[in-house]
Amino acid sequence: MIQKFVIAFIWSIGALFLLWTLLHDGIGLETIEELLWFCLSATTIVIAAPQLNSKPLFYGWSFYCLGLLLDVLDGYFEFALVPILLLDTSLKSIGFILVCYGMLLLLASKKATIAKLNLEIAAKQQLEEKLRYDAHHDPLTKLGNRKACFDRFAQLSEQYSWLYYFDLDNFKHANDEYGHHVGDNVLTLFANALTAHFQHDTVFRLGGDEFVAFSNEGPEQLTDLRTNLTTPLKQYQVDTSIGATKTDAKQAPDKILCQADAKMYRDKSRH
Ligand SMILES: Nc1nc2c(ncn2[C@@H]2O[C@H](COP(=O)(O)OP(=O)(O)OP(=O)(O)O)[C@@H](O)[C@H]2O)c(=O)[nH]1
Repeated sequence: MIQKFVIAFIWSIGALFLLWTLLHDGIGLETIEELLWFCLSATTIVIAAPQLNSKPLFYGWSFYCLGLLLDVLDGYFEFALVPILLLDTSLKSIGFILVCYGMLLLLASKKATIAKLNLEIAAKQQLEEKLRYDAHHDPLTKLGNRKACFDRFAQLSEQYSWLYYFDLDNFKHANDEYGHHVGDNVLTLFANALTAHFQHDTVFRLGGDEFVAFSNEGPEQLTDLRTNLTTPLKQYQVDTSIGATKTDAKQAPDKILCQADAKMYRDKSRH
């Protein structure tokens, strides 16, 4: 409301000056042009003022308007008023410098805001990455977890022709006899043995002491594989049972896992 009132006031004053110009000879077109620039510039600052939260920009713009007003006035006074003559150019120049300075400050503050936003985006991306990693990995062994295994099952079944299912033997005893931390260490040692033998991204911990791995190597040398994987676990009297089954990308993961699990149980009864 106040804004509209001020704008109306500016243009009324402008209209009065224009009327004066038309009624009195001797005032040139140049003054009318200056009057127009003053009215336009003053109107713009009145409209923009509520959004301007930069003081240099506001004062610079105001000084510039004041300079324009003095420009107008010196065309209407027949005798040269020294302060007006001196001030109009100076005010316009000071206004211009202040506007430039205000713009510079504004750009600098925007730059800082953009840098801060970039940091926040990077932190958010890192957090998302960590959440994604946590959702697909076992925190103890760092292997892919059950979800990761099921997510990649079809793709790995196309790439590899065998699925191996491992379940540790006597693991509960190791836990009870040596403590949970040693049990954790046994799981980590076994996971490391698996990733040393198979490719890291084909090995998963399904949960507890159960693991799976995809491979193109057939189960002909199962005894050697068992010896290779369990050598680091011998000190804790832990062994592993193994079930191997052919992969089939067209079958549901549960079905293939069930087959491998059944073979693993057959192997467990070897003792
Ligand atoms: N230390 C440790 N123990 C675990 C973890 N997850 C499961 N367990 C334990 O692993 C044990 C698995 O028990 P069982 O499947 O009977 O183990 P087992 O003695 O090898 O018996 P079989 O599998 O029948 O040969 C349980 O006692 C669980 O509490 C783990 O992350 N860390």
